[in-house]
Amino acid sequence: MNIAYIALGSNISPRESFLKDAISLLEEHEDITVLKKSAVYETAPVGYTEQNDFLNMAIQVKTELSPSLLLEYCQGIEEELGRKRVIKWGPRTIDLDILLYNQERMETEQLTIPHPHMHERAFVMVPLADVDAQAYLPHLQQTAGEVLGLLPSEEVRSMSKWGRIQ
Ligand SMILES: Nc1ncnc2c1ncn2[C@@H]1O[C@H](COP(=O)(O)OP(=O)(O)OP(=O)(O)O)[C@@H](O)[C@H]1O
Ligand SMILES: Nc1nc2c(c(=O)[nH]1)N=C(CO)CN2
Repeated sequence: MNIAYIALGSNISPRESFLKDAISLLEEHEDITVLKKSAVYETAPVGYTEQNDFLNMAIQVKTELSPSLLLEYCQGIEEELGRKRVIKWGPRTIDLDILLYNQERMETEQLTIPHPHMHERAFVMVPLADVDAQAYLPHLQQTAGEVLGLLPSEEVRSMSKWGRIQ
């Protein structure tokens, strides 16, 4: 049994449905169980800023899939939900990023775990700490709660709680 954390983001309408549908598709896989879901947050776009606000959340899953099979399944969901890669960091129906997989560290051409940018992004760290403040980032030797505490407070305060997905 493996524990992984996945970040979800959407900024193309209907954002909430894309999050819901992605979670349903994850739950459909017999080797994935969604254990916990964070609240959903509305967040200003980071990076490429000329785009709509995102809904972001994070989930904790239990899985029998390897990291690469989990990534493949997540990419299949992105495809099924109509994600088009047009602009780097641009608008998307759904984005699924694997943040953590057990305490493992790996780097291949397709997959870096822990996710290389996670600790810099309030839109990732706030939902992750909500799901599990004790989640451990092995590359930083800190918990999600500790890493969140190091992010600029204006950025963290700008995240507004939008609701929950049942
Ligand atoms: N931990 C990871 N989770 C998801 N994808 C990853 C991860 N590590 C590497 N990748 C690779 O990143 C590639 C680009 O992913 P994607 O298009 O979702 O990037 P992005 O969401 O626009 O940017 P970012 O990676 O900065 O969040 C994917 O094809 C995948 O192979
Ligand atoms: N607020 C917010 N900004 C982003 C997001 C995201 O999910 N939320 N994803 C990006 C590329 O992964 C780039 N910028």
